[in-house]
Amino acid sequence: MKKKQRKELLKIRGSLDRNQVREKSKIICEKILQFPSFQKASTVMLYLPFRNEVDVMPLIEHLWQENKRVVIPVCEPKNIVIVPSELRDLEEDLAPGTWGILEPKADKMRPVAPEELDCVIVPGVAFDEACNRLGYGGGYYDRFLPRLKEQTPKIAVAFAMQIVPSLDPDPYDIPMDLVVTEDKVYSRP
Ligand SMILES: Nc1nc2c(c(=O)[nH]1)N(C=O)[C@@H](CNc1ccc(C(=O)N[C@@H](CCC(=O)O)C(=O)O)cc1)CN2
Ligand SMILES: Nc1ncnc2c1ncn2[C@@H]1O[C@H](COP(=O)(O)OP(=O)(O)OP(=O)(O)O)[C@@H](O)[C@H]1O
Repeated sequence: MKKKQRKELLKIRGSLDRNQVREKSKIICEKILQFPSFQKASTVMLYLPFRNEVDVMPLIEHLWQENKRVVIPVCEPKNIVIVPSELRDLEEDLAPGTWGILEPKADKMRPVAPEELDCVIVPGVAFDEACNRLGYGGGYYDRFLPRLKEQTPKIAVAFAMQIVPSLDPDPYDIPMDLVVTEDKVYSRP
């Protein structure tokens, strides 16, 4: 069920061209910059976009300009955990890792405890209007999100085409606080 939905949604998202991804991503980032929960945060976890994910690079640049800490998820496939690591320099710190997603080189790992994160921007394959999330199926975020402080906002970003009528969440699925698309912002009911 999840598998089929994932494949279908990835295909739909894959149909966007570069310009569409860039234009829609720009609108999404502009919305996020207005959120008090984002503005107040001094340590923010985002992700380095791959395939046709929402491009959040403008947010990374913005955070650095404000002297805030940018943290990215690093996968440890061996034990299916995400290690949050502070990113300081796009050129110096990174190299392609698992699945071709950029990751810090070994000597550029700067682990940050999940409790230190003030805001987390979450990627995903599909979301529903109740802010449930479908990921790539690795279970990485499902295991990571419960380690955040309860009050840390989880803000998902997606294109409008990634919103489905309903996902049937598993007991371990943690809903997002907000899902932001180029057309609309959904809040957790
Ligand atoms: N940009 C970005 N970084 C991220 C994530 C993400 O969703 N986006 N993650 C979010 O978790 C973690 C990486 N998780 C991933 C898990 C699976 C696949 C993947 O490509 N899986 C295969 C199928 C694997 C299988 O056999 O089940 C595929 O889709 O082809 C990619 C990333 C951490 N970093
Ligand atoms: N909190 C958890 N503890 C233990 N196992 C989990 C947990 N969350 C998910 N899993 C397992 O991980 C696998 C993937 O889960 P699921 O299909 O929900 O991933 P996803 O949310 O799509 O992916 P991701 O979180 O990586 O983006 C499933 O086999 C599930 O049983």
